[in-house]
Amino acid sequence: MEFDSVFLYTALAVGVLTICTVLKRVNGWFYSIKFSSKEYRVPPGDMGWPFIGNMLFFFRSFKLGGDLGTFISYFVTRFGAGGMYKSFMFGKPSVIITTPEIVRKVLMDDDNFDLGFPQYLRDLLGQEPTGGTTIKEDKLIRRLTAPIKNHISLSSYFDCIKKIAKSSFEKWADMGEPIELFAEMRRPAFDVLMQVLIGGDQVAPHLLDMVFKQNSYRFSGLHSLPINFPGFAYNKALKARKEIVKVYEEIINERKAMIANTKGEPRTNLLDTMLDTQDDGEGTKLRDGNIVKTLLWYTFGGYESVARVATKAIMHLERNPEFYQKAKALTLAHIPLISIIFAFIFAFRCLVYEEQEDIIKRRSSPNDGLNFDEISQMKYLSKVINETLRMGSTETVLFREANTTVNVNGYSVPKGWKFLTLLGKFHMDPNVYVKPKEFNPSRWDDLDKPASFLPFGIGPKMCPGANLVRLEVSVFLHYYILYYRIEQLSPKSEMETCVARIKKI
Ligand code: HEM
Repeated sequence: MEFDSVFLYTALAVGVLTICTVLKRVNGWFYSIKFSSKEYRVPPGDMGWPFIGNMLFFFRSFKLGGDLGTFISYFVTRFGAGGMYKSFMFGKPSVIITTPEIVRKVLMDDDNFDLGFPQYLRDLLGQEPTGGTTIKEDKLIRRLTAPIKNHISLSSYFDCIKKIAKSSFEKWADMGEPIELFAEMRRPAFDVLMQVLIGGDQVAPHLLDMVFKQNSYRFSGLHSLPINFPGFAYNKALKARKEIVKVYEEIINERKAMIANTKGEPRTNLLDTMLDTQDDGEGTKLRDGNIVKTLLWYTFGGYESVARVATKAIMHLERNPEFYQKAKALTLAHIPLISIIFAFIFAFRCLVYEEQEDIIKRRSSPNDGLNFDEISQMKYLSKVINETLRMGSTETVLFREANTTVNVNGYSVPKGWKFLTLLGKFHMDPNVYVKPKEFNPSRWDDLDKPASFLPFGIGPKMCPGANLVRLEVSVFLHYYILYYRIEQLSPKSEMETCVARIKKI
């Protein structure tokens, strides 16, 4: 009897193991047979389980290290350091790319690769107009929204950013109550975006409030399972997107009348610029649906990310107290010997505060406020921002999809396969960033734009808001560093859930 049960359990275990082993390989066999023709040569790798591929492993790796280190090193250790690994991710056969040279090649190639977001994400991000977007329309949109990248346009938004940053800190300090820093920071970042995107000051406040509220459901949907069924966050997010579309359509209709009456006048926001040139005179007409789609994309990418970087930069500075607390004591102490010793020990830490003080000292009148040219003098602050971007984008995945059979690095990858770039692989590389998990802005003294530092991507689809982000975050940090401090209620909480009191100093 005893022998029977041992036999039974052993047989069961062997059976389960065999089924698992077969199942684990079945996806790989399926795709090997499907793409066995000589036309293709896919890189080595592991296609994971049927249907879910490597997604469980991918999410587990997120939980473990937050930088996908385990996930990537599995492929590199098992399949060599070639830099391209086949996998099955987000419901599609995919290639994970891990060397900067290959990533750059793929991201710069707009002819052979489309944006490869999974469909459930694409539905959240935008809404394709009937008939889709033609290549010409896409190019026209990029041309019309390009001003957001340039110096002159950015300078025209500067006063608005300053006003919003100053009044936000004043409001939070006056409240005296603890606030959820990241959640609060989202509103001023949203207000800046609205000004740039649609001329927020010309829009009824209740419409802006509506977009802000509905968009927060859109973000919740991003972090939930894509189940489009009433009661689920994803379903609510899709409904929220529809509500935002209605608001934008209303604003577009109102604005069209204004545009018609002010032909030839300079346009100061992206919506007016797009409406002004709906017909480029060379055969390309930008339909309203495409303008709405563009607004939806910008609304998704253009403020929550900024608020996150501003919050994290503040938290990094606070959690490295020697960073500028001592710097402040140092500048106030004015004791030469101590200053010399401290300056030696805390040289890089002093820089962030001193730099801001120096900027004020150089002003011709003490009543002068921050001006646009001073931003380019904030060299150390820009390293703080780089370091925050580096540490904050470790979870970012850039998606592309081959729109034809593509030849990359000696491989021939079939049309429809996704190409995934995991920024964590680059931004946490100890060969480039010594002790990568440490916040150390001074590392940027010796780093001259590493080829693998891509927080905003690269190529034609690179983030158009990159310069705006740097400007906006610099203005916020300028006011914070000089005039405010935070008192954290639970100093060990996650940065994004930190509750703190803002104090004026
Ligand atoms: C810290 C803040 C931000 C980060 C880290 C960030 C990062 C990125 C990244 C990595 C991409 C994808 C590039 C690719 O797929 O190759 C992207 C795309 C995009 N971003 Fe940002 N972004 C930020 C802020 C902004 C802001 C402020 C705006 C708008 C004002 C913006 C608008 C967009 C748009 C419209 C796209 C899509 C571009 C396209 O497909 O052509 N982003 N961003």
